Amino acid sequence: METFNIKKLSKPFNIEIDSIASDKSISHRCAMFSLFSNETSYIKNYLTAEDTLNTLSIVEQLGAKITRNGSTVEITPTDKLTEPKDILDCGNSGTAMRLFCGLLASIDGAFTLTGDKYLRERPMKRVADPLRSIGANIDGREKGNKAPLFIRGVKELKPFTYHSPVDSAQVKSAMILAALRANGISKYKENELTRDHTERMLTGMGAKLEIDNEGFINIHPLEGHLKPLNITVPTDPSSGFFFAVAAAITKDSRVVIKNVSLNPTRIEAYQVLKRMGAEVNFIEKENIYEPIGDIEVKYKELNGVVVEDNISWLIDELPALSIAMSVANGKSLVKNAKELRVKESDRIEAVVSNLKKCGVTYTEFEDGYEIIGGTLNKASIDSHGDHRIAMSFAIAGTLCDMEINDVECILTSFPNFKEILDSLY
Ligand SMILES: O=C(O)C1=C[C@@H](OP(=O)(O)O)[C@@H](O)[C@H](O)C1
Ligand SMILES: C=C(OP(=O)(O)O)C(=O)O
Repeated sequence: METFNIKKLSKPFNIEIDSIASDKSISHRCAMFSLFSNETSYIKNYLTAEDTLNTLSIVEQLGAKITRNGSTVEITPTDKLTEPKDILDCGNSGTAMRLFCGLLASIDGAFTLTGDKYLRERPMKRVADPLRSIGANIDGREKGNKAPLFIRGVKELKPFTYHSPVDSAQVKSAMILAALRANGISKYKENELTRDHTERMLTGMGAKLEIDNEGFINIHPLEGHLKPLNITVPTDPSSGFFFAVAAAITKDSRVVIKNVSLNPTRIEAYQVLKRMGAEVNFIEKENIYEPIGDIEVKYKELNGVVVEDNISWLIDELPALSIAMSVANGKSLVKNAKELRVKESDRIEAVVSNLKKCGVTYTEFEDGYEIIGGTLNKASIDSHGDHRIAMSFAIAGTLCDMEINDVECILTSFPNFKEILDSLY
């Protein structure tokens, strides 16, 4: 198990970063959605991290021809997806497993989806149940709730009207992918909008998706193929956020995160940092499926904050925000974030147990935590095998030294994280 020994920063930093990891959500979708075309898709800045490379391998196992040169990827689909000769390994990625369930449910063949020990403990019922109700053939451990999952593709899925009890872009995307091959118009609704890359990208490729006046997304089945993708994947705002927090907690520091997605469903954590008192500026430069530009974050003394709305817009950034909350003036509260318990780790438990080691005062709730701001002390951190926990506490180390154990998980989303962190010194 690899360990990072992070040292306290001895001086402020002022840095523009253009090498932060590419967007993970968009990269997964590029690989998968290219299968809906009959022409080659061209993708620049594909995220070359474990999660998204696994997705690319699965797409290859399904018969697509992949040419990769670093982060430039060309994907040429076959006429008909082929039944793979082996299991499909999603590694650590919930996004891959859940979206592939929807994509494969109506493909002729047998498919086994599995993953690492963390993914095999995450709930899959949320996609398996609604997919089964429209005719999909999906089973797995614990009555079909846990991977390995076994799918036997059916000829036709029924169109559906589904109001999801869980606000999840992965569930929404799985159902949209299934609906593209149903035999009529399907309708999907969520209580609060979750990240909408799937809707934006598929619409851009020519799929017919529209929102009706009751808030249902109406998904029309495909009539033939979609246009191929020609896309440069923007920087991942969730990966950039670690350095936003670093700047916000380090006196006199500034960071600019370049060419990042400014999709409103992805930048809510930056808005929270702004509400806490940091100076945050969004500079929109272009719009390719979604707004893209730079985010500048400058240190200012931080104050406590309540985070209880738009939770799905900042769910992945809550561990990093907990570091900012720990050094802010006064109390901070995170509520309505029960979903944190079913991520790569139980992120509520992982955050508070590590904050406890750092001497931070907190109260744990089923759906969040309260943190009393003060100082962070050096500790030996357990990443729980979760990339976001490892990187969040590595950022805390810039204030007080920190030992972070079991850091290999960082490779799932942000392979050059440590290199960029080292460049702040
Ligand atoms: O669709 C996606 O790309 C993602 C959706 C979110 O998960 P949920 O759908 O479980 O909320 C998020 O936490 C995950 O990192 C990526
Ligand atoms: C939750 C995450 O990803 P996934 O659900 O795809 O494993 C994440 O990257 O924080």
